[in-house]
Amino acid sequence: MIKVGVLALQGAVREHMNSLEACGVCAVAVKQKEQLQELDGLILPGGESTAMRRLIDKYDFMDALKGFAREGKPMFGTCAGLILLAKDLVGYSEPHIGVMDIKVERNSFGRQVDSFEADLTIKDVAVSFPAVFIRAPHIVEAGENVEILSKHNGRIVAAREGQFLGCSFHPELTDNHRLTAYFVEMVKEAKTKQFV
Ligand SMILES: NC(=O)CC[C@H](N)C(=O)O
Repeated sequence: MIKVGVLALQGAVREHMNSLEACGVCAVAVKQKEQLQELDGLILPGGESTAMRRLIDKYDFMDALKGFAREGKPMFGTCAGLILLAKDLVGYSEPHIGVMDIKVERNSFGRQVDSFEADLTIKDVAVSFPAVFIRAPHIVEAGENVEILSKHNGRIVAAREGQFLGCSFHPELTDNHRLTAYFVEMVKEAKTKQFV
């Protein structure tokens, strides 16, 4: 059975696990770096990227996360998780994990709209997807191999680059599991390729 982890240092972990289980895969709350070895894919949840980074360093996760990416295993970053994946961050000289060829700006929908919901069209996923944005980042620039999956008011809010998937919003907070299911398909494809 496919096993997908959710980095469980901080943020919306349980909701992602429920969504993965609804997609018929085994969901693992990842609290120790050794657990990554047994996984086929990993979700980096929303929460607060600075706090999450501090915990990644405290529990010595960074090299293991970069190694996971190097092995070609799929990673899905949502909201703060998108910030962790980005190679470039507006206003920062260094990225966090820094594996996806995108430039991301934090808290970029303005303080006056801390959170909102929008119906999005997401390529290959849904024509009307209920997206919950909470102090959300957005993708300012995307490299040539990045496929833009969705925009909201002209801003890129979901994208894929090969094994990496990222979105600005929280797909786990409603009972629409289609974006999680899309990621699960990426994980299944990557796993099949390992054995051919
Ligand atoms: N809901 C979220 O994950 C918000 C992300 C948060 N604004 C950050 O910069 O980390």
